[in-house]
Amino acid sequence: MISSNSCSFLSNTGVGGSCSNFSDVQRRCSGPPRIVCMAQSSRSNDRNASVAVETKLNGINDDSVVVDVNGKPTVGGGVQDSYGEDRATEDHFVTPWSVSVASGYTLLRDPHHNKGLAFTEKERDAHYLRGLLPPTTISQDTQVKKMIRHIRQYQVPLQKYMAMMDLQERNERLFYKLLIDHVEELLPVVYTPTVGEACQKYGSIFMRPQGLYISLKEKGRVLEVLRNWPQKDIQVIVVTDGERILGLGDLGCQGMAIPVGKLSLYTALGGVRPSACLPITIDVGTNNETLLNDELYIGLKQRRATGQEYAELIHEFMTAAKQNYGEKVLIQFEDFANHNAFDLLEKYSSTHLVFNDDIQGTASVVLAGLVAALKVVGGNLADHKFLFLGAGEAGTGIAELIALEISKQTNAPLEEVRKNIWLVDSKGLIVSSRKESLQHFKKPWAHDHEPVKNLFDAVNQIKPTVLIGTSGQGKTFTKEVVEAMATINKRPVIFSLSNPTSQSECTAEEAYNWSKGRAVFASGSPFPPVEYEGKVFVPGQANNAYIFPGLGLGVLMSGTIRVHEDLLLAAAEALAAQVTQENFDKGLIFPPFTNIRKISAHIAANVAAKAYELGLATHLPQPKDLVKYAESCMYSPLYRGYR
Ligand SMILES: NC(=O)C1=CN([C@@H]2O[C@H](COP(=O)(O)OP(=O)(O)OC[C@H]3O[C@@H](n4cnc5c(N)ncnc54)[C@H](OP(=O)(O)O)[C@@H]3O)[C@@H](O)[C@H]2O)C=CC1
Ligand SMILES: CC(=O)C(=O)O
Ligand SMILES: [Mg+2]
Repeated sequence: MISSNSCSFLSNTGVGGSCSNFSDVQRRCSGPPRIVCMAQSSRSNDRNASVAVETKLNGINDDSVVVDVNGKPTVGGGVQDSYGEDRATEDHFVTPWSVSVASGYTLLRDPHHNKGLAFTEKERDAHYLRGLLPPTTISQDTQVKKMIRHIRQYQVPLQKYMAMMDLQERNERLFYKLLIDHVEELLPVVYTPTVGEACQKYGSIFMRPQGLYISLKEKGRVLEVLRNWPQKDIQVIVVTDGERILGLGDLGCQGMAIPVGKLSLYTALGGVRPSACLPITIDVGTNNETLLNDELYIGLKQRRATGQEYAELIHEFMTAAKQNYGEKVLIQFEDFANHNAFDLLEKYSSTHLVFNDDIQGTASVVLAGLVAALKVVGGNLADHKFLFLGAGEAGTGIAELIALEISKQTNAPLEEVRKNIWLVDSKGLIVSSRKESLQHFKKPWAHDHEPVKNLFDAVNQIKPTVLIGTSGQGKTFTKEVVEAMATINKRPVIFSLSNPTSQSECTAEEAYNWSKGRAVFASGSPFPPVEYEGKVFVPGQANNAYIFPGLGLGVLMSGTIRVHEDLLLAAAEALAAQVTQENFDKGLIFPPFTNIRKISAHIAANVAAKAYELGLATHLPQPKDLVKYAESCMYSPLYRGYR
């Protein structure tokens, strides 16, 4: 059987390209075609027919073996239901799909396979590249050196960001090698704070689509949209609706840079292969007037859909994602506004493998930081009193995980433990007299106390040992607030978690100066080291980027089917254990990002171990050495040799 029109192929020499018929394949290949392709037809009279090109597999002498897109043979020409096609109804259209193999000019423009000047002489001959590249050949390491010099020459962070995105579009492996080798330097470029500016200006800097856009226009057709994405074997989706982008508010469709950035960290920091990652922005409109009036705005120019219309689109997406990618696709909710985030997490956590990074990932990273900080400030978690500025996703998410951990450690009921944790929102301290009017996620934190209007008064009345900023409002930890913390505590713990840098509750310099070098400080976006009275303090970065890549890897490698809160505790425990005495000596309560892949492997292993213990893991039997196993599962950005 042979497909009639065009088909793409791979020869046993790895030479590929498009051909119009089988003799063309034979002419261009020195041996029998090695891998065959399956194309799906969407002809109206034959909608569900799959056209399979059959030929011999290398080493498999069976004319009837067909290979699906994942390379798994299906004996006797049976079509694996790789795309959920059999599950789609007759009303669904299917995407005409084929595997293609690039060579020559096309190969140089294929970011997954392009190696630029690192193509060897042999590869240049075998893949029709002669003359398309200048004659010199350089190694990937030299390319990394060249690229980092190139990035460093830009003074403006957004220009560095655009240069990185350009590289990702040109040569994916080089992008990841560069990011991994220079992670401390480049994280602030591809992630917070620069990614915030990229979202704000996404309309002007947008070049090529980097993820899937699902807008209200696609309602009723979401499954089709998912099928348009070229990669089929998706394991992680990061999805946003753009309503609460960092601390920058509603950026609508331009929030796309966030899922793109988060997923590049899944790969660089957690080793999940890039082709398994899918960034998605769900566009239900925006309430941002500036964007609505901007001719360069890339999203739907309408106010946000809410209620049933919103819920239906999200539900269609959640259903289609599971249908298309299976039960074990990990869906990470990112930067939704809190009036949707908590409800979505609750609604889908029993039916899908879902995780909210802002509520759960942030909680896990902060718990890790606090556990590590105890080595500096002393005592157990239960001995401390916590005050938050900001009672939204991050604030209440962290508060809940701290309470859970203390409750487990002390066997005290959660309601009791919560009494040591206080939150301030835009209206002041959350107290019982406000309970009726509070959003549901704030209610557990409404303790008996007289109303307190501002943070300074709350600090003086509650007398916390730990102050955590999750307000999205910059400069709210004023000099008097930090001084009050330093008066109450010998070593005040102060975390300014809001992103990007402009929204940080205080800077590292302010925290160290105003506390006279006594603060144990960490921030959501990075700050440079600070010298205070001859001593250099290196501020840590309390950012969920420490957690989600390792947690995700742990979940994927163990085939875990649900994200349980104990997995968040396991991730926090593993991260805290990675802080060394040398780190503490510099004032750090998080390990540096330089070793993040090793850290992620430990987090993944601890998460997977907990998942096996809870019976949530499905990849059986459990590997003996989970750290080694995690390392062995990690994507390496090194170039592969081509036949
Ligand atoms: N470091 C990290 O890893 C992470 C950092 N973040 C950052 O945390 C910030 C908040 O995110 P998130 O919790 O999701 O946002 P939410 O919108 O869910 O919560 C914000 C909270 O801050 C309160 N708030 C706003 N203004 C003030 C003010 N002037 N004084 C006191 N409280 C105020 C709000 O009060 P009200 O409820 O009354 O409106 C609300 O309770 C963002 O900047 C985000 O970037 C988030 C996740 C991870
Ligand atoms: C870090 C992150 O997830 C946020 O600021 O929203
Ligand atoms: Mg976020």
